[in-house]
Amino acid sequence: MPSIATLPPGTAPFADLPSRIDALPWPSLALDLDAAGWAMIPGLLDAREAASLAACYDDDRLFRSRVVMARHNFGLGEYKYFRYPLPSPVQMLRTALYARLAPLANRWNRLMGLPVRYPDTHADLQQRCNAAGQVRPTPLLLRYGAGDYNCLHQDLYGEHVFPLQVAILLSEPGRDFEGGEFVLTEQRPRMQSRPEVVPLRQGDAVVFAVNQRPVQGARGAGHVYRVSMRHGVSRLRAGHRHTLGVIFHDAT
Ligand SMILES: O=C(O)CCC(=O)C(=O)O
Ligand SMILES: [Fe+2]
Repeated sequence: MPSIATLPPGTAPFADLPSRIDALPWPSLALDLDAAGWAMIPGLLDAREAASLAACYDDDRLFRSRVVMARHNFGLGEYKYFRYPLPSPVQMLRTALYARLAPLANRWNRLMGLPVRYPDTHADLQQRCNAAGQVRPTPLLLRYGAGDYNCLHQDLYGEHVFPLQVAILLSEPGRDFEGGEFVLTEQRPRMQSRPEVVPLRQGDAVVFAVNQRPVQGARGAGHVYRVSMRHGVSRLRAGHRHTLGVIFHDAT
């Protein structure tokens, strides 16, 4: 993967994003996802790209709706869903990441004994969503201030669910905000939930299971069970934090 530091000066932000995504170490990301249900992609965006996406939050022409989390008991803070057509960096991220994650999603479904298989391209997934009335875009920007948090949840928006999603931290912990950690919990059958914190920095992405993931049982090969995952954000103690959420299925 060409590191950001080696790009020629003046390279336009996001210009080589699809090739950067293709060059990621996908086999090792798949191993992380299999082992833990999440994988981190350090430095998917550089600081300039992350900051420019965060700055989009105030441009209401880019969004179809705004959600104030407290009104729904989702937490404190707010987010906005992009409208179609998505800004090109968001569209590139969605398309290029999907192409790499679809084979993994299909493998997970095979392991879990689930019959659904996902098409190779995001355009085809979108067609499937549209046919079921899921026509509204789900990629979103989130904004948190001091005291804000995001309750543990799952981003399910209809019958069709692509089982992996991506979140990219657009702000820098320690500089822009304190607290506000990305948290995942895993609910194993007949066991209490296990929490994990993903130590994201600005521009880092986390790929994670939307609802369920396969876990190899201890009792012999072949026995796979499903664990249920949720994600959220711990309370910010200071500052401001922005995130880009890339969800692949659309909403009713
Ligand atoms: O702000 C975060 O890190 C969490 C965002 C989130 O819930 C999502 O992208 O679905
Ligand atoms: Fe979410």
